[in-house]
Amino acid sequence: MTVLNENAIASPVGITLDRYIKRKQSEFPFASGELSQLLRDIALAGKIINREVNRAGLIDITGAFGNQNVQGEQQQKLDVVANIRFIRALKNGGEACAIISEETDEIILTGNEHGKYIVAIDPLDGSSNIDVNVSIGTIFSIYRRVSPIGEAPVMEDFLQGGRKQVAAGYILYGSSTMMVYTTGHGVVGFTYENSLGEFFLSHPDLKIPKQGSIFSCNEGYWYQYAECVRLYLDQCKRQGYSGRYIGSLVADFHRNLLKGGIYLYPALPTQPEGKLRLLYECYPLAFLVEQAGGRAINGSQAILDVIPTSLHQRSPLFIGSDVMVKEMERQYLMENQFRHQ
Ligand SMILES: O=P(O)(O)OC[C@H]1O[C@](O)(COP(=O)(O)O)[C@@H](O)[C@@H]1O
Ligand SMILES: [Mg+2]
Ligand SMILES: [Mg+2]
Repeated sequence: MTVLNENAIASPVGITLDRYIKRKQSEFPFASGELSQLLRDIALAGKIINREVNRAGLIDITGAFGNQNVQGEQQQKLDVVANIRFIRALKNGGEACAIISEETDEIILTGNEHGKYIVAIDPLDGSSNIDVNVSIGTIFSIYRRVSPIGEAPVMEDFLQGGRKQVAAGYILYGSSTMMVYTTGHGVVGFTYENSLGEFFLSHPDLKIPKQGSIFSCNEGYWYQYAECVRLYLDQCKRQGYSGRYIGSLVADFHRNLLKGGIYLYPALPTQPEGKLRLLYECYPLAFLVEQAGGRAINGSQAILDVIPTSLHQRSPLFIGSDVMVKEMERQYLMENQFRHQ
């Protein structure tokens, strides 16, 4: 008699993102179902962008778009496509009343004035890796609006500060596509099953190791780094740590989240405020890392405590394993304390 070995049947285990969100809805802030729906809309946008990323080389959406974004950076065609896809999904979804995006100067009004949520997105992170088939991602951050429902959203809706985020996460288009998010109750990760078109729970409770042995930064800037950053990196090297830098923040962050490590993008003389954007790169990843037991600072201050003053504000970022970030912080404070004496 043939015995059917259930383990030999290749099928995704676990539960779908949809079902998971439904089960957890009572834990969500305000728990009325709208945030659940918004997360599902974001997952849908992620599936669509995943499809575009996968076939980009076949349908002529690789390469430069020819415009600069608000940051003065060259937009890639796929940046523009991802931006359009994301905004469209959120407009159709109805839960977000306004969006800010790396690719658009001004606040984007969705027309859903009764929507209770505000979304900040980096539709495609890691632009320099788009054309070379290396992991890229989408980063998102969600707030509950402070302006009255039914009226036009205002700037203050976006400048609430990192601690006011109600959810944040990313979608990584890597060797597999994953959605990782937090609603303030730990961090969960879902892996996309292409043939079924569903995200399945694969990482139910992500915790970053307290200590790691990976440092991730662009060492091409070595001679521009502040002394404390060079001292810290020297220390990492003397301890035999590995240098790993993909050049896509989402992918570098994801690896360090799973394995332990530190990601550094300090201020440079050429970029005195740092390169990364506070609202849609630093805040969401800082929320995730704190929920996973790690730490994120701008040098002297927790990223989530930095007070925002403008939509596309930049910030230095040191993020990852608690012990590593604290050591970097110690060196930073020592250098800056002496400078002020
Ligand atoms: O090329 P650099 O200076 O090392 O910068 C890399 C960093 O810039 C970014 O690409 C910025 O993001 P965008 O691609 O969304 O502009 C990060 O993903 C990455 O960590
Ligand atoms: Mg980015
Ligand atoms: Mg981007």
